[in-house]
Amino acid sequence: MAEILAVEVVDLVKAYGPNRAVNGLSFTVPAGSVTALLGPNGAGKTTTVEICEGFRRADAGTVLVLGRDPVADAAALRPRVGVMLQSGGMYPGARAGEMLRLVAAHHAHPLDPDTLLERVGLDGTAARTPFRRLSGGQKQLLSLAMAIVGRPELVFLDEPTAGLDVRARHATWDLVEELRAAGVTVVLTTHAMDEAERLADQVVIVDRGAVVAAGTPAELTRGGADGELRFRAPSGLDLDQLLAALPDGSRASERAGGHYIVRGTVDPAFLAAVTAWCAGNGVLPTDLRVEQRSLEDVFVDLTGSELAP
Ligand SMILES: Nc1ncnc2c1ncn2[C@@H]1O[C@H](COP(=O)(O)OP(=O)(O)OP(=O)(O)O)[C@@H](O)[C@H]1O
Repeated sequence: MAEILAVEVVDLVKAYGPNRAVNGLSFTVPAGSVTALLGPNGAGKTTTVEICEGFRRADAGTVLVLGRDPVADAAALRPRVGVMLQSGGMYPGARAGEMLRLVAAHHAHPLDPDTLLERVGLDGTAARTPFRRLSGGQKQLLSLAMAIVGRPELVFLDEPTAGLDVRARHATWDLVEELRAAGVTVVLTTHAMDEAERLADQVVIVDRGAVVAAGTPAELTRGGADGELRFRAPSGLDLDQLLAALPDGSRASERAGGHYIVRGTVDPAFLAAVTAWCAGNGVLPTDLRVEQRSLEDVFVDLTGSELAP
């Protein structure tokens, strides 16, 4: 059976003057999944999401959200799609609780606003605080609550945890996991590797306006000469001889004090070959550790940039 797509973006282009912020970007989001758009600052993530939300028009390419055009079919999509903005869309003088109740009142079967406020830690005083006086983190949590109070089928979350403290971050992650468990499709943007790794079924790495890789976190970190094995042993092992016992493309080095690093496609056979070579040479490796490539390593390889903190 064909996979049902909640979002389909094909060859999307959006330029601001001479700057092609989005430059031929394509990805799909299966219904019911959590997809993370991951990329360095200025990669085009927000622009892409805002086009999907119907807030900006594409210069070229096609975007389908729940099978519809986000601009032409905006009215039909509004009750079905939740949107968490990086900023804006609020009445500065309105209280947090009032804002959420107002949004809930526009939906046919909303979640209970008071319960939701409690879930995101905005009950009590915070609920009675005018929006402009909320802290940055509280504003974000309110914006998240407003995005999901209408029980949408699809939610766009633009950097939902940027600037949040650990507790609020975990509360947000729990909510996203609950949304997924309820069958809601979630598209989020993030710089945070651990967030993408923990939440996303699919990670789309975006750089300079285009997709440079996409897949599950496991698919992205698999493959290639991409792991390392570390151990300690007496100094002066014959590493050329060790490499001769390993697949082509493997590398080995010794750091001060008999710390060895062997890089290659680290699979069970690779580990067995290293330990067999050690056994054959009367070497007992200690502190033997296998380190697989992290999503962060993949990201740095592909984009040449470190992630923003
Ligand atoms: N309204 C605008 N006018 C002009 N340039 C813009 C506008 N909005 C975004 N840009 C530019 O488009 C590029 C992509 O920006 P965008 O906000 O989509 O990136 P991003 O990946 O979301 O970045 P970040 O992670 O920093 O939020 C940047 O170079 C940005 O300066």
